[in-house]
Amino acid sequence: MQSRVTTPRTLLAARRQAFGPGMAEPPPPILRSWERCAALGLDFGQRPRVEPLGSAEMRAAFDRSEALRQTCRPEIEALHAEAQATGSLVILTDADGLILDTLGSDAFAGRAAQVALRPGVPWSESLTGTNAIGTALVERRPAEVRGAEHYFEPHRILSCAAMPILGADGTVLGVLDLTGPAAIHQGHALGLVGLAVAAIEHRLLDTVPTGCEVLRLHRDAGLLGTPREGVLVFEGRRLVGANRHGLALLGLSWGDLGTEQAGGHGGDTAPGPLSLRDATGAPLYGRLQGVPARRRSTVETARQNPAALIPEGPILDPATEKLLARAVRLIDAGIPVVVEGETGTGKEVFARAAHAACARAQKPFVAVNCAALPETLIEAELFGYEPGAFTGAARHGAKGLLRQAEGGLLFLDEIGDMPLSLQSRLLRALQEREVLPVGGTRPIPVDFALICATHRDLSRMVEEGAFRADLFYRIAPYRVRLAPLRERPDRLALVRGLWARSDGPARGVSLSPDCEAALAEAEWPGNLRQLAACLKALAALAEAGEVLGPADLPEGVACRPAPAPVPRREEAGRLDVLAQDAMRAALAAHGGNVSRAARSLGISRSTLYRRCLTERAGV
Ligand SMILES: Nc1ncnc2c1ncn2[C@@H]1O[C@H](COP(=O)(O)OP(=O)(O)OP(=O)(O)O)[C@@H](O)[C@H]1O
Repeated sequence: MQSRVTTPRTLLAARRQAFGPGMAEPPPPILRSWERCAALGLDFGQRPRVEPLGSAEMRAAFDRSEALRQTCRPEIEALHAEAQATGSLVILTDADGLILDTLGSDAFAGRAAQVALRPGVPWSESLTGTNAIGTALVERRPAEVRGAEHYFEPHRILSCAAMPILGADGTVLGVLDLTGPAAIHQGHALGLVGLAVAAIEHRLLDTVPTGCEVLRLHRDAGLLGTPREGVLVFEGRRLVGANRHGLALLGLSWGDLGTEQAGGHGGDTAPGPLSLRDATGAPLYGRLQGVPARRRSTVETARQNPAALIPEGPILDPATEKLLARAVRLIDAGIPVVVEGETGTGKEVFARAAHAACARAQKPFVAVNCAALPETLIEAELFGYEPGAFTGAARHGAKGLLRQAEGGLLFLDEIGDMPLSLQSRLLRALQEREVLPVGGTRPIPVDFALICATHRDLSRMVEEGAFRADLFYRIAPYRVRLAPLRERPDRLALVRGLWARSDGPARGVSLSPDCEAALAEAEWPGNLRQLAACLKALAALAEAGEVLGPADLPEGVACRPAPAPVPRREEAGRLDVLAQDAMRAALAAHGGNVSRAARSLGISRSTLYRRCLTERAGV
């Protein structure tokens, strides 16, 4: 083939001739791509020679990519609305750029098909020239290719934004792309695709191989648990998986996978538990998840291990034990239970304990987080769907979570977040004890016990019309309230109990009594989850045999001022001893942070140093 391209300059000149001299010089990634295409001898004036796959090959490619398609479905559905509004298409390809699915504007799909932008056609750079999908694959990074930046002339009608989807080991699994007409400026396309890919990659790290631990990190504690958190997977001390945010936060690259990293997070920054710092030295918040990592955001079936969250069983005070025993009797009698409490108070742990103790213990425990399912998908996820019920549906249909819980216990977490439109369907399913899959005509009988959980005040929601009264009365004949940590009188016992379950004791690491007290007194807005995660991290980051004191506690743990210790009898009344005790207590309560302790006492840092720290150092 005679190439009409020798260098990117030739192509730019040709494009300027066609589109006017005002055409700006393309950004470096496009020039690099043009260079590669030219080196391959592709002729930019011709139609690219791409052959769509035959139906058997296509079926095989679909089967190979079924897991990827399922994983990406929620984000593709969510982008679908955007694609329709902007007259564009959401495109998923496999790791070779073969288009698997397109979803979006029918009108644009027709135009796109004229340039072979449709399922079954490979859009790799070597075949199809510069284009966002192929170029993102070659560069392993997000790519945007607009209009005349495409290598082949016919593609100039397109404006594309694409990002590779990376697995936990850094391998490319596929590409997500948003493509629209070049004439319409798709300003947010790459941003939207980036958010969707971050969510997909984050979800891929929900399921962690047995024997691994997961460290979740962010500079902002409030963003832990979101797709923007950094995730690092360790097998012992070896880093075996990550997402891009996790690597970026610690200044690592995919090449660091397989190397030992523990103790090296953030380089050799200040030692001490949770003194995690990012590559720039900024402090990081983190939480360490045990083995296997828990899948919080969507659905979890714990058929083999009903007590998966707490392998040793939950720590329950006598009052909660009684509540649990009552809940089990109700469940065995076919009566639903609602568990209320702030985040992290152990609602799911309670539900799992109830399942483990009830007559259905050998049958599935299916947990559904109603708040984490996109509204567009929740109906199909819960009730299942028939084959071909909607665009993007799995070929064989889906059973739905209600039916997956058959014989066992369905745990509907964050039931207060269930859209009103679905509440009536759920009520019907509970009353009739049968479900009608989306697109189906024949109801299917179901049998499961039900526990719902919420951090909201359901009765107030009913008064305000935000929750259906009839569903409320159906699901909440018995309500259990789990107290937040700050209200629990057994905080110290909880600290000890949770510490005993960490790796600390096995490695000879212990907590000093002051440290235990500071932990019990600290504020834990994330309740037991936050306390348990903090203890695990303390244990993981301490040296073997270390005794941890209040100064080893993370800065992020905001402490309530600990009550000043009662002065010894012979010293009572001596004002300076009382003052020193108060200073020590404040220091302990603020994890050794002098500025904060001084501020809480209303004295200067220098006074605190002089009166307390110099004495501590033996000066
Ligand atoms: N009784 C308990 N014993 C030991 N650990 C507990 C207990 N309750 C909670 N935890 C710890 O707290 C974590 C969070 O518990 P759980 O997921 O049940 O909270 P939740 O109230 O359902 O939270 P959310 O409202 O955010 O879903 C558990 O993974 C466990 O580490």
